[in-house]
Amino acid sequence: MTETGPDTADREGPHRVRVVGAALVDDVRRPRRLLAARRSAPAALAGQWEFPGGKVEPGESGPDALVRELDEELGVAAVLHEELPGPSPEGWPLSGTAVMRVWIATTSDEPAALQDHDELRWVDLDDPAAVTALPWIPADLPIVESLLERLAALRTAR
Ligand SMILES: Nc1nc2c([nH]c(=O)n2[C@H]2C[C@H](O)[C@@H](COP(=O)(O)OP(=O)(O)OP(=O)(O)O)O2)c(=O)[nH]1
Repeated sequence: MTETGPDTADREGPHRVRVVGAALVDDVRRPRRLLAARRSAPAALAGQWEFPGGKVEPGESGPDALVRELDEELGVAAVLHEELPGPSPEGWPLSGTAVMRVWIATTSDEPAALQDHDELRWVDLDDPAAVTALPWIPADLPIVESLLERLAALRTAR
């Protein structure tokens, strides 16, 4: 494949893989805990922590994809609140060719590690250093930092 071939266009053009992730919190008005999920697969990502979610399917909106993924992966009916704005309208760059949009979300159901994860952990937002110290997928770290700031603002806003 040459540099101007279709593979390059797929990487750089509008065909980037669209991923959606949820910052599930216990209470959107006064968030105290955030759900982190540890990946069980593929091998390259196993053991790393992430926001539950996944790829947007063709013809699907980001919010619809996220609600579907949270049902499949965690068995919860989620409510999406505000989006955590990324550096571009497509969201946050991930490694390789993917870009992720992230929404702050809540659920009244109890999440279970049904698919893709081997551990779920409600991390305490009173200890942000412990949250960032988790071995997140490296691309998620700027997202976690921004999220912690936004959640701290929500806690003091009302
Ligand atoms: N869900 C999720 N994926 C992330 C995060 N950070 C990050 O780099 N990724 C990457 C990992 C994967 O390469 C990709 C998401 O793919 P996925 O495997 O979760 O998607 P999916 O559930 O739709 O799975 P599949 O149908 O492709 O098997 O984005 C994150 O915080 N959450």
